[in-house]
Amino acid sequence: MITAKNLEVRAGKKVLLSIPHFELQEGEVLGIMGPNGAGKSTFIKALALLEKPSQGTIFLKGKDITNDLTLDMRRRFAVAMQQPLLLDTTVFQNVAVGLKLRKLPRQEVKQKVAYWLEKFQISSLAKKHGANLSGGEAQRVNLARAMVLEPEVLFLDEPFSALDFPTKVQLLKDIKSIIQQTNTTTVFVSHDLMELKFLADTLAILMDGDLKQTGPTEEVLASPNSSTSGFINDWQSLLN
Ligand SMILES: Nc1ncnc2c1ncn2[C@@H]1O[C@H](COP(=O)(O)OP(=O)(O)OP(=O)(O)O)[C@@H](O)[C@H]1O
Repeated sequence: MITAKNLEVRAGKKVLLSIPHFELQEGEVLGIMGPNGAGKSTFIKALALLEKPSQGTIFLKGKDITNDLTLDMRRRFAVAMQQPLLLDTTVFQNVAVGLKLRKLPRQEVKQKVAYWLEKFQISSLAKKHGANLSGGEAQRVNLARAMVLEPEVLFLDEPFSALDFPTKVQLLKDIKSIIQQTNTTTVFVSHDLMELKFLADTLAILMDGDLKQTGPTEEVLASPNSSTSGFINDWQSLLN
């Protein structure tokens, strides 16, 4: 689905990201884990075309999209961050806004929004104001707003990290089932190995701006390499 070659992102002289090769398969759910400041958010922003790389090429289904900053291209991706940043309006309007910008007929907007509110079990909140939601409700609205656009790739940057445990567990189960049902290719950044084990088919360990190990989640966790073993074993020691 996405291939990146010699991807480099700099801020001035500082290299934030330097990834020689990256591939994401269609339908894959990739988890990205790594220490603070490793470049995870920078990587997601570069792949989602929200941050222009200083070097390298990004391909979507074989087509070079590195410099394609058109709305049409950006609309093929959806990004949900840790902080939902909802608009100052109702839940319904928050989920509808992207469809309205795409000038979909009113009836279609209504149907699609109703469908996704139902999927995320927030239909009863439709008329509630975005500012009056709990953290878990707001994140459900955020995810519904992303999924209503039927993205080809969904990027999730720590969407569950601010939620309490029961809220997180329920939302993880719901998003997993939605991703599976829709076969949505997903890149998911998290600091939480439990979340990653539950959601991600494949795991990439990003450290110092580079992918140090990538593979099926259970394999990476069972056989960390010399670069990742310290980081992974620290995590495993807490869970075992
Ligand atoms: N615009 C910028 N200018 C300069 N440095 C930046 C910029 N954006 C990010 N950085 C630096 O780049 C590095 C990677 O940041 P990034 O936010 O991608 O890391 P991260 O792995 O997502 O971190 P965290 O786990 O803390 O969210 C950090 O050292 C950060 O301070």
